[in-house]
Amino acid sequence: MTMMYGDSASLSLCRGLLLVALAVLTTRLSGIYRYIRIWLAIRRLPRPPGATLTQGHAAAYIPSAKHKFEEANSKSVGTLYRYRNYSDQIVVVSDPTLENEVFAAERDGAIEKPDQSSGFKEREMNMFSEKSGDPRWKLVRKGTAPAFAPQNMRNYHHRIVNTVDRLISAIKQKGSEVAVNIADIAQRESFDVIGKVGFGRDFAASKDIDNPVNTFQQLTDDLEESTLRQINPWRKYSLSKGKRAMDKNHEDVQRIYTELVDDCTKRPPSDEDANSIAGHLLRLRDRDGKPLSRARLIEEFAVFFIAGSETTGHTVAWTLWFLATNPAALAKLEDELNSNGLLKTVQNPGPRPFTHADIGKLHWLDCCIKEAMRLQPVVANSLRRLVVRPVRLSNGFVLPAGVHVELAQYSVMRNPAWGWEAPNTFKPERWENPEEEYYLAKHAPDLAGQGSASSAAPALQAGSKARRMHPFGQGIRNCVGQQLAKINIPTVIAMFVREFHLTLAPQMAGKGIEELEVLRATLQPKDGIYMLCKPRA
Ligand code: HEM
Repeated sequence: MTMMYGDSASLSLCRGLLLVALAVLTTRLSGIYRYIRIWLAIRRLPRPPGATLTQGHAAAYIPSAKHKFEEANSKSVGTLYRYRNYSDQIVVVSDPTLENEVFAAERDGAIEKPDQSSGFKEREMNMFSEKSGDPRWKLVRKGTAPAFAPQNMRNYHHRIVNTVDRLISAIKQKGSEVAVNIADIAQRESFDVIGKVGFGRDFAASKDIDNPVNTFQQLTDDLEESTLRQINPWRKYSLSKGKRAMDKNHEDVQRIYTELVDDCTKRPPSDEDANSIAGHLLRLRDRDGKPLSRARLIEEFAVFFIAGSETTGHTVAWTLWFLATNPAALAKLEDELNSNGLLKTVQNPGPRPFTHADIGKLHWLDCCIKEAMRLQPVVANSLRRLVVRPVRLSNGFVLPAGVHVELAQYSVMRNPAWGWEAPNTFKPERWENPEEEYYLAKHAPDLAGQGSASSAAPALQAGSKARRMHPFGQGIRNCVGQQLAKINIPTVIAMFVREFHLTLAPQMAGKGIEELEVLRATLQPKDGIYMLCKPRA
């Protein structure tokens, strides 16, 4: 009897193990089948050298300079090429016409956001990570867009001015002989602006500019760690001290967001803040009348905070660096401010306050910011997408379902193939011509010999225009917060230049942009940008 029980128990165990083994095998086989199917479809595309069996091309580039790897490939390998990151097969698109078609296919649902793990414990999705087909993405996108409406931006503009004024006072207190890290200053400003304009809260990062313990630094480190884990999926298992510190930082960051959400829920935004990002997020209701869950709110708060501050702050820093290293452009900006009564001079020691209406008047400033965003787009990491239905491009190539696509905007905005004159030179005057935004498509659609299984991306005809300048992305997933960035960036720069003679500090002498930059979650200054800020009058 005992033997019989033993036999049947072993038999059940064997059956169980067999079933598990079969399940694992089936998953593996379907993964292998998908890998081969995609490889067969894209194998004719050129690819860069340097791949290894296990890591693919992840071994061939430094993550902190990946934009340069892509830029070099787009010139030497092709403007449509493939590469492999571990087991991900990726097609890189750096032709504005084809990019345009991919964005159009995204609108039609053939291209989606990929599943991107944060690299930390799995958590809720947010507006940035959610698929466009998901009703919650539509709910949040549509529901928060009014927070960035022009009228609303006008109403909140004085909060930006107040933040910059506070920062200027803090810089003046340091004295004109002390080198100021304007990259750090700019981050503090944009962080406080998101706090004040988006959530009705003042984190006062721009008040105590010497305080090294900054909430924004913790958020930035957390984002960077998440990016590193997306590139290297094994990193989350590391036992290194640095990685453990980042796990701890992540817990702290989650606590900060959780406290902010709970605080905003307990003390709902005042009437004045009803149209803030938080105001809109808290009022959202789905079709069943349900509000966003607490976990979802935490994710949404986090994405707005980080997407809004990182990007804007680094754009300000790069623009100021370009101005300080291009005296003629800076002098022209000073003239523009002066002719609008906005520059502090001996003759005009108390210029009128900077207002929202001034933004539209400062055309040269706009050209300088655009040019800085072309050369140093903070979102320099290619935009990643997943093809869910085959997409036929107008050059005849079919993107197969399952392949990842990367839209390499850094490469597009610097490649002479797309008609940029002196693409690596800071030339704000190019933006005097509004047509500079576009590339005139040369090739007509060539659909010959393509299978009927694919759906054609709405193709551009030869002679039609494709956007080649898109630092805020394109299509349905473009930057929802760009209007805030477009009023914040010119306000900080105009107010700084009106107040200070800005010159590079001696320790910056001779350093070129490639020495200064690092690609983390965004393209940012590596060790700061130091300037001497001498009050004008
Ligand atoms: C210089 C400033 C900024 C730049 C260059 C920038 C750039 C971008 C880009 C390129 C995308 C598209 C990413 C993709 O297609 O995968 C994006 C999306 C997004 N941005 Fe910005 N951004 C800036 C400022 C802001 C601000 C101020 C906010 C909010 C306060 C914001 C919030 C977002 C959000 C929530 C998304 C996701 C939109 C969606 O997927 O529907 N950004 N941004």
